[in-house]
Amino acid sequence: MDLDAITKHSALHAKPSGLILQYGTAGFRTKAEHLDHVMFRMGLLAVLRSKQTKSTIGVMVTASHNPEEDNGVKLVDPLGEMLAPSWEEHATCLANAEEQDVQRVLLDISEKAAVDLQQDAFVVIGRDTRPSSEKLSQSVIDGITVSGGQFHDYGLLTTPQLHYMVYCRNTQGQYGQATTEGYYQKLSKAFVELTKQAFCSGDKCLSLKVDCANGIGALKLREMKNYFSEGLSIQLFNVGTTGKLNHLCGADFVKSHQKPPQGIEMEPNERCCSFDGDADRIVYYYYDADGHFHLIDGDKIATLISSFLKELLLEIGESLNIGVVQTAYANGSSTRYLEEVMKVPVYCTKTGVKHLHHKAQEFDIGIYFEANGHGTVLFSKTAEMKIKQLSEELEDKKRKAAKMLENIIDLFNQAAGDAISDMLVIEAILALKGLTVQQWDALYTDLPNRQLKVKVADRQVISTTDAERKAVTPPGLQEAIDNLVKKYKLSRAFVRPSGTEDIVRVYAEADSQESADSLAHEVSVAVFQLAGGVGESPQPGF
Ligand SMILES: CC(=O)N[C@H]1[C@@H](OP(=O)(O)O)O[C@H](CO)[C@@H](O)[C@@H]1O
Ligand SMILES: [Mg+2]
Repeated sequence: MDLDAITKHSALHAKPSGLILQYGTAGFRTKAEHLDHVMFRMGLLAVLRSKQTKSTIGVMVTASHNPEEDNGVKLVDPLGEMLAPSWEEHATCLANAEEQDVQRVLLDISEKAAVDLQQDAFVVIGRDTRPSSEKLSQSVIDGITVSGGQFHDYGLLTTPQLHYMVYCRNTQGQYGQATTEGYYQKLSKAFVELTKQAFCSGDKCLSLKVDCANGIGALKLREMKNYFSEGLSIQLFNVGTTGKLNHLCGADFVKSHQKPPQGIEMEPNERCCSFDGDADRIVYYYYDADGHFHLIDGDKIATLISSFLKELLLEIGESLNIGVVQTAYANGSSTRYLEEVMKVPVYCTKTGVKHLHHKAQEFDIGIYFEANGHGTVLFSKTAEMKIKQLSEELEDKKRKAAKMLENIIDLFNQAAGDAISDMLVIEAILALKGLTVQQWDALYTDLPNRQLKVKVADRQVISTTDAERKAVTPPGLQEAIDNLVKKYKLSRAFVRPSGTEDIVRVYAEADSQESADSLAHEVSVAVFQLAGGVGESPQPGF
């Protein structure tokens, strides 16, 4: 490493004085104008991580569902996973180092993490459609080149596509070709194979309306559409030509407001879905004949997928162990349905996909989804091999089921939750099972729920345990929540400091929307009073 050159370039990417940032749940995120130095430094860090793991590392420039003016960056580890926790700390140290300390911090990290500085480094880069993303990704490239690393810039990509590229490159193409072409081909081939039976049995073509959040999903889905000559007809909305990224549209807007996005024309009972700004989340929804809006979130997606996979396993007579991983935000009805009706074991982890992903790796088939629509399914090597073997050995209906499983393995992006891949899986399952969106929705009824945000002086005064379902500090808060919950039927509530925003999140569910709203409000007031609320005390009504 040419430390003098690094110091020289570092000065060209000056850190705004006093700015402290934390590598959080989804990397660094803040206003785009404050991120140039972070990008440059993450280029430097990606080179060190690549040298240390002797693998290709990914850098994605995106702020997902956040406003267009924001941006962010995260590193992708060798198997397409989120950056290891110890390196998150290194990232935070490097991002916050004063100009003159950058050299020292780099050497410190190299020493602590036993990085062989003679090793080659290779980094791949992707970015979303934000106006600031191109310039910021150039700063990442500056960091990579000045520290002697090699790179490939994929340019515009969805976040899960970048995870996929990293995974492919580090498994010598075994997982697929590390190009967008390779990604489209792998997924569309699996989809066409999987749905062949549904369509040749006389069913018509699937048709779906997609709200692309005015983001990268629109570009990539449009490219991918060419790979389906028949079978799936997709109409794209909010493609970014006029609207602003994530503004009044996209998966996060639909989930948190529980209403349809602007800019989409919906007929009653028509199946629609929304991606978020970097296309790693998806939610479905429809209007019923009475004009009521129905949201089908990540919990219902996990349920549909679990029931399909369980049926196929039953058909082939193989007892691979399935586990469903959720967070505390999963609707209580979904957990009950999975455990009691479907008899599938359910596990709860902390918020943030890295926690769910990690837990899901413990099973032959690990299905994980956050309620907001971020998730995928992981298949162990043993499961993949068994299924492949059975698809060759078995006959007739059993063979067909094993073949379906083989194709569904290929259709999932096992590197990361992926709106495009999940959408294709869902469309295939609905076609194969002959289910309408209403029938899917009717699997169980969500408990009414409400999420609120409370502003406090220091959100870290709240610490939690039991996968964030219980507050340990400040004293008295959990007791207050317990007492409030007792006042309502079928109720549950919890609070936790957000990992991506400077707020405390409050979640409540109960037997009616009125009760859920009122419980959420009362818990917000308790947080405000006991955890140092700032500004005006929370007001009832939404
Ligand atoms: C309640 C909720 O939806 N939280 C989101 C949000 O995390 P917070 O730590 O709650 O701010 O952003 C994360 C990153 O995108 C996502 O993984 C998570 O599910
Ligand atoms: Mg996202």
